[in-house]
Parts: sequence; structure tokens; C-alpha cells
Amino acid sequence: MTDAARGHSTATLFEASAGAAHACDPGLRPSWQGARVAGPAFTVQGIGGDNLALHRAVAAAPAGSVLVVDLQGARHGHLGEILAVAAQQRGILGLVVDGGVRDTAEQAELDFPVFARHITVVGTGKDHPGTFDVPVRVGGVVVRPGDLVVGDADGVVVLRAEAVAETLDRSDERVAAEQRALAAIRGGVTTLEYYRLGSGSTP
Ligand SMILES: O=C([O-])CC(=O)C(=O)O
Ligand SMILES: [Mg+2]
Repeated sequence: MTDAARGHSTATLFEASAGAAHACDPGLRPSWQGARVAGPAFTVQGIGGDNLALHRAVAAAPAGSVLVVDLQGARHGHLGEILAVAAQQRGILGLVVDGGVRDTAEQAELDFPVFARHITVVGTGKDHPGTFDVPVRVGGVVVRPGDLVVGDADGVVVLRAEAVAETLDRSDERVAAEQRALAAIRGGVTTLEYYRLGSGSTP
């Protein structure tokens, strides 16, 4: 499947977006090393400590979407191996959750990308059905249904759907410019010289 962010890193997207990208709180971290996700948000408003909304969302979200779930930062393992397998079975690309998850070794083995605030074994209730397709606040950022959500080693960024095309083009340009900078730096040019940041001499 093609990467909805053309493979660009969260840092590149953020810098290239000219303010259109929103960075989630750095407390949202990949649950395993190497996790990356990029796709349109399927938003879920739930109640922290309860994961019925996640079980329902996994059954309802369209293939190719990323579950973006507000659970108020609750320290519970809202998604584990069972829900990760169920989500993959339905073609869901990954999960961004303001709350906790568990079974992170299994998530890595499955190659199911998860971005969460906590890793904890503590289980959940299954009483609150939650709400889908509404704006939700995740990592301090309001995410609307269909926003492009990208997560990688550096965290999670959110791009409004209408800003995606231009930001991706600017990201292509930024990466090309950085390739030129890296070639010069590998050739011995200092970053001070390359970016004209002054002499760099000690005062
Ligand atoms: O309690 C739950 O539904 C979450 C869980 O452990 C799993 O997905 O494996
Ligand atoms: Mg489990």
C-alpha cells in the first residue's frame, strides 16, 4: 500500500507545512521501535479505562484508516494483541491513542503501529460504546475525521485534509534541499557556512 504521506518524516511534514501541521504532545510515543503510520483519521471518542469503543471502532472503521482515539490519557491497556489482530484483519493501518496500551512486543511482531501515552498491563471495562466520526482531542491536538495522521519515531503530526497536497509537495522540496545540504556537509562545509549562520569563531 502506498504511504499517504509519501514516506515523509513527521519532522519534515511539520517544517514543510508552513503552520498547517499540528504536533501532538511528545508524550504520545510509538509503542515499539520502528513503528510508522500514515493515513486518514477515523476518530473515536471514548471514556478512559473502558475499551468497548475501541472494539466497536475496529469493527466499524474503513480499511486504510488510522484509529485516532481520545481516552483522556487514561493509564489502562486499552488495546492489546487481540484488538491489534482484529484491526489488521479489517485493514486498519494503526492506532493513535491518548491513553495506554499493552502487548507491545506482540504489536511489533504483528507490524501493527501504535502511538500511545502509556504502556501498561492494567485492563479495562467494556461498558461505554463511545462515539465515532467526531472531532477528538489527542495529544492536545483536535483531530477531525479524515485529517491525515502521521506517526514515526519522533511522534505524531496531524494535517488538515485540505492542506495535505501542498504540504507533501513542499516536503518533497525540503527533502531535496536537505540532500544538497548533506552532500555539502559530507564534503567538509560547516553548517554555519552552509546556512550562513555567522563565522562560528569563539568570542
Ligand atoms: O481487554 C481488551 O479488550 C484489550 C486486550 O487485552 C487485547 O486487545 O488483547
Ligand atoms: Mg489481551
